[in-house]
Amino acid sequence: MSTSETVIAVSGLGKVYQSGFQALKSVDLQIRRGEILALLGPNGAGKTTLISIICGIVNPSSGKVTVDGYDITRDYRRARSLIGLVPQELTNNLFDTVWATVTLSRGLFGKPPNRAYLESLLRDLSLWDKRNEKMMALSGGMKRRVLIAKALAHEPQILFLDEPTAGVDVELRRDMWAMVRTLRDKGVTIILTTHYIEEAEEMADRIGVINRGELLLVEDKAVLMRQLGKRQLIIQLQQPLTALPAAVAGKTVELTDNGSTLVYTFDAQCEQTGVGDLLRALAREGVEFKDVNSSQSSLEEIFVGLVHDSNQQRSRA
Ligand SMILES: Nc1ncnc2c1ncn2[C@@H]1O[C@H](COP(=O)(O)OP(=O)(O)OP(=O)(O)O)[C@@H](O)[C@H]1O
Repeated sequence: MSTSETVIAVSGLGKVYQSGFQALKSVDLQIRRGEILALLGPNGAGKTTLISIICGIVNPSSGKVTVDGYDITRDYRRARSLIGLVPQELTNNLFDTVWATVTLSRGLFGKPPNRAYLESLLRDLSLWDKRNEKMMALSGGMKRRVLIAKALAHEPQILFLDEPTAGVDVELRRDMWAMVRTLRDKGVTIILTTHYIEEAEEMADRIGVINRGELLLVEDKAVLMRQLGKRQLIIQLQQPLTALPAAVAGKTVELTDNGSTLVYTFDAQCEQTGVGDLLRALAREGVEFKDVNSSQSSLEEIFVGLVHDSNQQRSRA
């Protein structure tokens, strides 16, 4: 399967809510078939608005979205039938049983009944034993599992997960990620929003960062980390220093740990990292090392840096 084929095309998408609040500003985004795309952003960035528009729950104010070629406004039914959405909030009828909830959901999308498929779905989500329980009798975690089953009941090609692991326990979180991987292996395209950067780092093929209604970037996870990641050289000293040695003045070196560690931050992309020069300069000054390690900045640091920069640019404008 080609991973570069676009399955969802978003162009110039804008949203102004009735209150006059502009939640999205001309977003362009191409989602590739079969990928896991993580949308990261702080609270109120516009992540839910973006996915709600693609899923046909919120009307766009401007721009265009197609899902597998179908326009989400003109060909609403066809576009929507390709999508499963696991929303942030519980939306089930509490008086229905688990089984009724999933069969109804499948039927709503015009799919013929398929007991075997729904049974395997409920088994995968550890819900089979609960199939005859009413929704109101389930724990919060179980209700979440039902939301996932409901989203998958019509065998969608694309699955949206809106903050799927916010407030869920470790077990459900693990199950959820296992399920996401299995679905990806079956060719399902997965878009998830999250505040948990570690999750994006672990799961996603590509990462989009949204801030204040703008998509700041979409990039392959590995490329993002390589391009924006700073590396650090951590030098533990034999003897603590009271001040930075003159030979390293003007370099991006800091003295930490009560003077017992020097940290040199450099651009991992650069051909000339300056590591050799730095170590030679220190040696010339008679500074002895106990240990030297290097580390790569985490996605979290990259993300915080990006959002910080974009907020600063805005306040200057
Ligand atoms: N129906 C609405 N009417 C007016 N403003 C809204 C409406 N829904 C969302 N907003 C505003 O739009 C902005 C984006 O909200 P959205 O829910 O898309 O953000 P988010 O990135 O998903 O945030 P979170 O991570 O907190 O879920 C917020 O400032 C929110 O208050």
